[in-house]
This record gives sequence, structure tokens and C-alpha cells, in this order.
Amino acid sequence: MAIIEVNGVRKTYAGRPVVDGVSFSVDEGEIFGILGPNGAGKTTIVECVEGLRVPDAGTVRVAGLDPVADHDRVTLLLGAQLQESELQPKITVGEALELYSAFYPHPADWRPLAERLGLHTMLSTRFGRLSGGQKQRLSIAMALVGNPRVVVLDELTTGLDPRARRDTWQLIEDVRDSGVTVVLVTHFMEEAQRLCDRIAVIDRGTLAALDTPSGLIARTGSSTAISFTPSEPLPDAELSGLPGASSYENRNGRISINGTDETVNAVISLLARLRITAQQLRVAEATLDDAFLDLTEHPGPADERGLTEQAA
Ligand SMILES: Nc1ncnc2c1ncn2[C@@H]1O[C@H](COP(=O)(O)OP(=O)(O)OP(=O)(O)O)[C@@H](O)[C@H]1O
Repeated sequence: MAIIEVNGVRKTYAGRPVVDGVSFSVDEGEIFGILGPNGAGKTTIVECVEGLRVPDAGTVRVAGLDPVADHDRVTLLLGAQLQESELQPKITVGEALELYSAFYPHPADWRPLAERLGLHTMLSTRFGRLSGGQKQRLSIAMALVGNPRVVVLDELTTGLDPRARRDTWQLIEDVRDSGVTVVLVTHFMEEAQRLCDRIAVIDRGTLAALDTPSGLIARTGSSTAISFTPSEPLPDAELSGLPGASSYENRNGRISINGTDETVNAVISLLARLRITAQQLRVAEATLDDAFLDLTEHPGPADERGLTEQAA
């Protein structure tokens, strides 16, 4: 069942559409990613969902409510962790949670929430003294303290070190497992690939694609890159006939083939049949990076793509 419905939303600044007819819906209980290049319109879209901006056209519904007309009711069921949220530097973690929970008629008990988020040891620490990761955890706690049905997290892990980022991913999964729907705006492909059930790719204010991470990856022309140096030259006729292969090249004796899983198996069979050994055989799967570059405005050179190498 959809908890968020965005239908034909359009937002224009100084005559320039920054969101241009975007539609999607978010199902209750999923982690829904919103991915796109800088300035694509992601924050504008989520702020329309939160009722912080008013669309020029189209409709938004959160649990059937209009986030602008029914702002007070939507605020009770939607928790928002805003990009770069700041608090008074002197307020302590405990005071901030106490204060925010007082805004809601049925708040979560903030003490176990603080414990779940690893904040219980710093309840008397002032906001100004928290590290970036601790501030992020506090901002998640504040987004959850009202017991929301949906939480919107915008650029949650920007600026965090790899360990803090992974801890935060675990937190997001825990939040979803507790029954809260999560909308996650992110620049990090690995984050989106690991966490999201579905992803809306936004490009220049429009919806470029909406699919599962593996569905987006499958849209890339070739999902697997194979490379190796054969112990003896391979006949061109054999390479050109490989099933599933979209291209191949021979550069100074090193063979590179773009293809599919079927191509990998065919290469292995071919090498066995010709009794040729392959040195430095590498098989790299396409990642969400490849899909993102294919789907958005500025594709980068193929050799900059984020292929994850796997030993064959
Ligand atoms: N209040 C505003 N007035 C004028 N232009 C705005 C305003 N808010 C956003 N924009 C412009 O709208 C476009 C989309 O901005 P938005 O913040 O939604 O993008 P984004 O995808 O979230 O970007 P980023 O990933 O960099 O955060 C940008 O070109 C931005 O400069």
C-alpha cells in the first residue's frame, strides 16, 4: 500500500522548472531511495513531500493527506532529518530530545531511542561538542522521536567516515525493521545499492528511472566485464561469436570483453576447449554507478566507472 503519492509535481524558480512533472509512490515499509546528480531537484521533491515547499502543479499525498493543507497532521506522521540541520550549540543531547518529544502528542520514549542510536552515553554533551557522526545520529533520533510512520533522511551520511557510515546504514535497516517507511536521499551508490528496496533516479527535474537496484543495474548495456591475458593468441572468430558479448577488444594481448554471465561461462568453456590458460582473469560486475551514469545527464568515461572486481 502506498504511503506517499507524488503525482505530476512541478516546481519552478524564476521561470526555470527545477522539478518537472515527477510522479512516484512509496510503499509502506520500504526503504525508498532518491538518487540524482547535484541540483537534480531531489531536495525540492522531498521538501514538497514534507510540506515545506508548495508545488506549482501536481499533487502530493502522505497517508492520503495534503502536506501543505494538512501540515499539522502530516508533521505527526512524517519525521524529517533535514540536510545540515543545526541546533543551539549549548543545548545538550538529552535536552534536545526532551524538547523535540514535547512537540508530539504521542512521542516515542526518547531514552530507549537514544540508547538504540548509541546516544545514551552523551545525554549531557552539548550539541556544539558532538562529532559529525554523533550529530547525524541525533538528527535521526529527532526525526524518530515523534513516532512517525515515515521518515525522510536527506544526505544522511555525507561527511561521515566509512565506519560511521556503515553504523548508520545498520541504524536505517533497524528503523525499517521497526515498521517505519524510510525515504532516503543520497549521493552514495553503495548506500543506495545496499539499503534501498527501490530507487527513483532524478535527473534535471524529471524521473529518469524507478526500479530496484538490481533492475537499474540490469538496464546497463552490459552487466559484466571480463578481462584476461591468454597464454596463446585467441582467434578473432571465436571471440566475436561469444554469446551475450556486446563488445571485445585485444590490447597488446590482453582481451577485454563486455557481456553477461552467459559470456563468462562461454569464455571459460572456450579456454578449456582450446587448452589455453588465462592469466589475471578478472570478472567485474556492473554496479549502480554504471546505471547512474547511463541514466543521468553527464556520463563519465567508461574507465571511471565503479566496477567491483571479483576474482574469477
Ligand atoms: N529557493 C530556491 N530558489 C531558487 N532556486 C532554487 C531554490 N531551491 C532550489 N533551487 C534550485 O533548484 C535546483 C534543484 O535544487 P535541489 O536542492 O532540489 O537539488 P538536489 O538534487 O537536492 O541537489 P543536491 O544534490 O546538490 O543537494 C538547483 O538548481 C537549485 O539551485
